[in-house]
Amino acid sequence: MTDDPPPSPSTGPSAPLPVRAWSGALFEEDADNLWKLALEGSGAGAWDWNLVTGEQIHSRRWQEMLGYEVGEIPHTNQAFVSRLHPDDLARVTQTFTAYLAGKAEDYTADLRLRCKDGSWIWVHTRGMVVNYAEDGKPLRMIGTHVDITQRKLAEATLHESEERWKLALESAGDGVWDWHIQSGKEFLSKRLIEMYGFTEDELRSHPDELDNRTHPDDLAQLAQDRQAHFDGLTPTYTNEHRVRCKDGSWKWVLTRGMVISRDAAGHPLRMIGTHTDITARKNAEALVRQHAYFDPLTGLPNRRMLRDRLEQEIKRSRRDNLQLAILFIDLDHFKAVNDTLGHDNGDLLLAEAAQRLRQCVRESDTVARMGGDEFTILITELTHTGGLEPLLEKLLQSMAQVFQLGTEQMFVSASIGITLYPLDGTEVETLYKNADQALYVAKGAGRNRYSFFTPALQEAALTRARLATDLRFALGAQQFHLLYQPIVELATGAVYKAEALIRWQHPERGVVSPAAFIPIAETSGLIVEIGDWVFAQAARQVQQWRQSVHPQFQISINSSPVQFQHARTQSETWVQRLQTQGLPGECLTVEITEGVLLDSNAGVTAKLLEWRDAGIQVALDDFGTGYSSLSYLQKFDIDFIKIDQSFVRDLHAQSTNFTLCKAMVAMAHALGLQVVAEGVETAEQRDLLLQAGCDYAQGYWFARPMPAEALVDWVAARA
Ligand SMILES: Nc1nc2c(ncn2[C@@H]2O[C@@H]3COP(=O)(O)O[C@H]4[C@@H](O)[C@H](n5cnc6c(=O)[nH]c(N)nc65)O[C@@H]4COP(=O)(O)O[C@H]3[C@H]2O)c(=O)[nH]1
Repeated sequence: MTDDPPPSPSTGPSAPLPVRAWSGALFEEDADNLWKLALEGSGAGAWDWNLVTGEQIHSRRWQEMLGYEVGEIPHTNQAFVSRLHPDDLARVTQTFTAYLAGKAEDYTADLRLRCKDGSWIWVHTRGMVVNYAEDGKPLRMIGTHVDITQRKLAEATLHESEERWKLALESAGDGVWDWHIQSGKEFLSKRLIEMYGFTEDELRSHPDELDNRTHPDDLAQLAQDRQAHFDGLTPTYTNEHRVRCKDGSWKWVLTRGMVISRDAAGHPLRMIGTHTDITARKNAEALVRQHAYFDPLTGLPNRRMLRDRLEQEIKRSRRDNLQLAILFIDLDHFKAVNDTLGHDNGDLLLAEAAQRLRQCVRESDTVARMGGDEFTILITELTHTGGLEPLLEKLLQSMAQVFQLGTEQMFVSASIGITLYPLDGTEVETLYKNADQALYVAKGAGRNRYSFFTPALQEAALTRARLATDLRFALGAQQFHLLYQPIVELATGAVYKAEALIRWQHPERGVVSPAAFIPIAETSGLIVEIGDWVFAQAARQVQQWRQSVHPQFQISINSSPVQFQHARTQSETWVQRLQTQGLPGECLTVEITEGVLLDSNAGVTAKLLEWRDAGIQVALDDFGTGYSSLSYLQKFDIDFIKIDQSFVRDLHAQSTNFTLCKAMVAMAHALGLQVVAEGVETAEQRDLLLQAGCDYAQGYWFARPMPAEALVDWVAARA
């Protein structure tokens, strides 16, 4: 490389090659060294260097590469060194020295040489020592020069364009990675490194740096997506995953990449891609998902999420031959909590109830809130359904515990309807319907209990469905009529009140009891029309009886809570209709149930006030069976309470029922209300009620409900 004798190699290539000592002959003249000619013929430039004297012969091609005529360049190593680009000198010297020192197998270097016209060409030189002295000192080196200017230019252009697009990607906020798959190197751009809170010197150029920081839950999908692209199944590689930042937090990134070179066998060699920070989007998505799939009040899955889970569980249970239980749960009398303690306390109770339900079941089971006070539990992986009872008992007990709501204490209970997959059904809709029917039965049976779906329930539900269809035509077909049960004034035996009770003369089924069809009419909304019809009939009847039986005759009509919710049930209409008929409000009593008051809203209160102003009286039916709150009696203008039949049935002088009846009467009288007892079937019951101070009574002992014509005679016969 220099004019000084080159340093002795500490270890030279072990076996001397069979080449003569330096000949000093020009390539084209050296007939003994045919290889020189061969090299020249290959299109590469060649050199032959005497390491002892520094003489160096350059082939014709070598000289022409630099734009010289043959013979213009002196045959010295110095002629080469003086044309070497100053920026390459140190590197080439180092490579050469390393070779001679035995640290490299061969001497190769890319270097720039100055041409005759002052321009630079890139040359790839490769050489080797071909002759050593006895003491191992290198004597002669030969080598080639290949013009690689075009390749270098292309590389520079590529590098430049790579730099340009990397820069462009980075300026768009993305981090860039460049993975040289076979060498196992991955270059990470500054922006990418900083994206995760690191500085450039903190991350190595290795794929592990990112892979090791990828969230374990995301690794499998990432590997799958990457492999799909490697295998040519996808035109680009995209994947969303989480990467752990330096501070331990997780960042969601969208990575997009592409293999940009493959080997002859199609194996990927290099892949380039980006990381886009999508944490904000993912957080927004999570928030939306939370709202779409979870109930904000309790944090439980909502109806939609439950459906998804149930569909998944059905598939899994079908595959693994397992059973599922679906529990529909309703809180009993929850409305009363909202009404008496306010909605904030109602919310507290729901949240607490949700927590209690969750605590009763396994982690793998789903507790969902369907809305209001309705919850659903999905019990999975049931091996035998017989084992459900302890859980059901636990749920009921847990719900029946006192709820501490701030300073207030509240008791509610729960009703549960259960259906089983696949025993009762295999479709979501069927299972929901079954659980609903079972819940209906549990509630109907007195609440605070559970009920399993049975085919009989299905049968009953079918009958209900058929009745619902028939009911639509019943009014138009004049299939309804009213019976009247006299209400007797206990102290005097006088009769100037009667309760109107509806009957449905079904063309095939005969007389259908109101207990069977009123709930159906309520569900379908038909109760509103039916209620109006009852009102009209009763109003016409009372008008007659005020003339023929008693001038103060009064008829009680039953009303359903649904009539109060319905916009068409305008109190003015009834009041106005009475006025049109010239009837005072006092001729009617409307019997309401506690449910109306429990669900009360401004509309209910307004209607009750309207009736009071018009003189229509209000009786609270089935008193003693429900919530029986004194506050209701005070809050709303109630005229009568009707003691439920269940208290009258076992009425004896020593019975608790007698004590209760006396208490109810005393309480009602204290509030200025009158009392009607229902279901009086014996003289003893009548006497005890009289003794208790009860004002009125009705029941089979006096008379069964009867047609209007019969009532006139019945009253006349008593007189
Ligand atoms: N065991 C026994 N039962 C007696 C005795 N005295 C009367 N009853 C029955 O007890 C029920 C009293 O009516 P309710 O409690 O208002 O209960 C009524 C009421 O809630 C509802 N209902 C009847 N008519 C109408 C109506 O026009 N509209 C609405 N919304 N509901 C009605 O259907 C329920 C059942 O009516 P009904 O079958 O007519 O049954 C009536 C009546 O026939 C007795 O001494 N012993």
